Amino acid sequence: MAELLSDDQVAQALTKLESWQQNGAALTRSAELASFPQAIAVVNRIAEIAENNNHHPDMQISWRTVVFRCSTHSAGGITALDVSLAEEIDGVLEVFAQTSE
Ligand SMILES: C[C@H](O)[C@H](O)[C@H]1CNC2=NC(N)=NC(=O)C2=N1
Repeated sequence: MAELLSDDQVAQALTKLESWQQNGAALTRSAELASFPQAIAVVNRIAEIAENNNHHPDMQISWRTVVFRCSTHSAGGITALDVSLAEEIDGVLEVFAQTSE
C-alpha cells in the first residue's frame, strides 16, 4: 500500500507542482480550458491515464473550469501516487493549453 507523505515531502513535491496546493488530505488545482468540449476532452484523457494507473482523481467540471483533487483513499491522505497523478494532469493540461493558443 502507498505510504502517506510527510508534510516536508508534500512541501518538497509542491515546489515542482506550481499550480497545485495542499488542501487537507489532498493536492488540488484548478484549470480553465478554452471551451466546455475542451474541458471534457481533458477529463476524458485524464480518466484514461487514471484507469491505466488504477489511481483516480476527483474532477469537478464547471463549464470550462475543472478542479482536480488527488488523494489516496486507501491511505487517507497524500502519497507518491498523488504526486505522480498531479504531474500527469499537468502534462495533459500543457498539451491542451498549447493546442488552444
Ligand atoms: C480496488 C482499486 O484498486 C482501488 O480502489 C484503487 C482505485 N483507485 C484509487 N484512487 C485513489 N485516488 N485512491 C485509492 O485508494 C484508489 N484505490
